[in-house]
Amino acid sequence: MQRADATPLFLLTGFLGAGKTTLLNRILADPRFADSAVIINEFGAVPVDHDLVRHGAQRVTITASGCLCCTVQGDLRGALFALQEERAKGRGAAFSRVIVETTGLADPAPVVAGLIPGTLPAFGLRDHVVARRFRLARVIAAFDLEHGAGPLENHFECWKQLAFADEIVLTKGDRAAADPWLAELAALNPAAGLHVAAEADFDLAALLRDGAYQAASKPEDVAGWLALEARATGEGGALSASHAAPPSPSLPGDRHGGIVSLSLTHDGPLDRNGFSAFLHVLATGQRGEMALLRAKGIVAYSDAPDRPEVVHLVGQKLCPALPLDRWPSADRRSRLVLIGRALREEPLRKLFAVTRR
Ligand SMILES: Nc1nc2c(ncn2[C@@H]2O[C@H](COP(=O)(O)OP(=O)(O)OP(=O)(O)O)[C@@H](O)[C@H]2O)c(=O)[nH]1
Repeated sequence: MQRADATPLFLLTGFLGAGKTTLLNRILADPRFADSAVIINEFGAVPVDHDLVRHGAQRVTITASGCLCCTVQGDLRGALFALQEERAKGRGAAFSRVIVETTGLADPAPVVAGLIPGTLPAFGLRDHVVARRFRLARVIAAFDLEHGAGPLENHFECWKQLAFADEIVLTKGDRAAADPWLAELAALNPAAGLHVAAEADFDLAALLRDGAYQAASKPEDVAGWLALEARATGEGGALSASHAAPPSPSLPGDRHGGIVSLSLTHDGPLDRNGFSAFLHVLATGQRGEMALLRAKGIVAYSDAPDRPEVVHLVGQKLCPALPLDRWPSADRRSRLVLIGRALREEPLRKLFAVTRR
């Protein structure tokens, strides 16, 4: 039985590069939401997302463990339990809400199912404590106005993320108009609130209103997807638990259609021109089966080894690099995570090697 004072949990989802971390940083920079604990789902052999979140009194990172939707029984409940344990012992900063950022490929169904009481069973004391102490309040989905058409046409996860949402935040309104999308998103999920992040009246408080997630108000498919998760778990976890602990940074093919991640690292700085050429090849050199969906990383160049830059590729579009005035953590490796289909590891590693100095 859930406690009346259960801590509200906000699930922040949205397709690869849609602007989840940017939105999260905006939330955490707002003093009204400083008392937030954050769980970031990261996959890939090297941590990157962790260093891209720049504020927050408290933070928990799930690293290198695969996508949240594939490991929800373990990782999310485990992370929430750890938060609760720390709180019970009076350790760490106090928090009155939890924000969970999923990967861009996360299927929201198992994640939501794992957080709604009575949908997936508790598998022990840990799950029981989590179910009593945390309450799924709202699902917030970021939708990229600039690149939205591709994900919507090609990736079912994108549809599902939007269908489960209570609030849809239309991002990159400074680069593309929202109007052409409003009717389509309203048809997809009529009950969701639509917010354009670039507009002056956009208020984060509207996203983070307390509440209790109501699957019944969502498009009819949502109930079916949740029922499927419950059935699969009851039948031995065929969907959720079959790849509960992915042994490699590759995402499980059955949920993610063969999309994999590839991590590239170098202990020292890179050659600026060489790396720029490498990014150009990534953005333009998609051949045959290979399709790069996302790249992100932190790299330093030999002409400024102490001032790294954050680099992003969304689809085939290179975003402006964000210079940092120092390394965000003790990890000073130049590192890049690539996410895509049929990534050709050996040629990519060889090409990356050319960027080293
Ligand atoms: N121009 C513009 N760029 C944005 C906006 N929101 C995000 N971006 C850029 O889009 C890129 C991806 O943004 P992120 O916030 O990292 O996206 P994400 O959804 O967390 O990406 P994943 O790592 O795939 O989960 C970055 O270069 C951001 O600076 C926006 O509103 N306007």
